[in-house]
Amino acid sequence: MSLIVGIPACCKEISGSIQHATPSRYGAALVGGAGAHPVLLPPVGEGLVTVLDRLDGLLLSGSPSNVEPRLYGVSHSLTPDRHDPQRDATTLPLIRAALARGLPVLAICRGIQELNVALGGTLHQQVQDLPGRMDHRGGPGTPEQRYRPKHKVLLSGQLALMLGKTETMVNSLHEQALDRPGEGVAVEALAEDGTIEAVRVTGVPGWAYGLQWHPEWQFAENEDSLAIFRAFGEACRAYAAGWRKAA
Ligand SMILES: N[C@@H](CCC(=O)NCCCC(=O)O)C(=O)O
Repeated sequence: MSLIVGIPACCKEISGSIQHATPSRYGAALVGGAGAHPVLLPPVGEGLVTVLDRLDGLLLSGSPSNVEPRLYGVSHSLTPDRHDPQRDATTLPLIRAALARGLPVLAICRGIQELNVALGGTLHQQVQDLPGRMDHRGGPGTPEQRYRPKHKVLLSGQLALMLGKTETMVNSLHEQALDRPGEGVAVEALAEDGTIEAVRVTGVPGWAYGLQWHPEWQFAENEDSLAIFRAFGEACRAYAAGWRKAA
């Protein structure tokens, strides 16, 4: 059974023109880790929810852009030059529709932030400026340096069972983080400074996790990443078997 997983793209200017793009590593992790075929979803707005009928899963990728604070009730943005309104207008309704139908959702970095906002939660805009918090940004350097394991996270709930452990090391490339969890959002990993690092969505029919770190980065060399993408692939396969049987 061929699995199709949608990845909503970012809207960004490349070489002087507006393009729809996402880093290639997300698709590679779907192919190699989840056994699924990726399809890029152009951020064309709420109407895109219609493609969910053709998908077996949804992966929300990371991005240097930030969810606009007005979408979680905050009027002032601390990063007005780093927004992607087309992506926000597409992903938030897409997430709600996907969760409602039980489509498996894996949300990574910006993705966990979109997931939380879509469910009525809020974000910290500059987590490193909060008292007692670490600097979770990737910093300068080569990609290998920026995506190296950075700090410990304490795992709980279903995620701890999935990974077979209660703590692990993760990479970290984010200036924002979850503040108040949204409806049904259960925290399943915390950094030692209290930053939310992973969530599972409860009260929905399907498999739905958000991770603040990047399991897609060199996924084949990391046992946690392999477990996450394999579990996502199994969830997509079970979902596909169900709706195709009904079709
Ligand atoms: N912009 C958000 C989410 C950060 C994120 O998705 N980072 C991955 C890509 C970053 C990069 O490769 O430079 C935040 O900063 O919290």
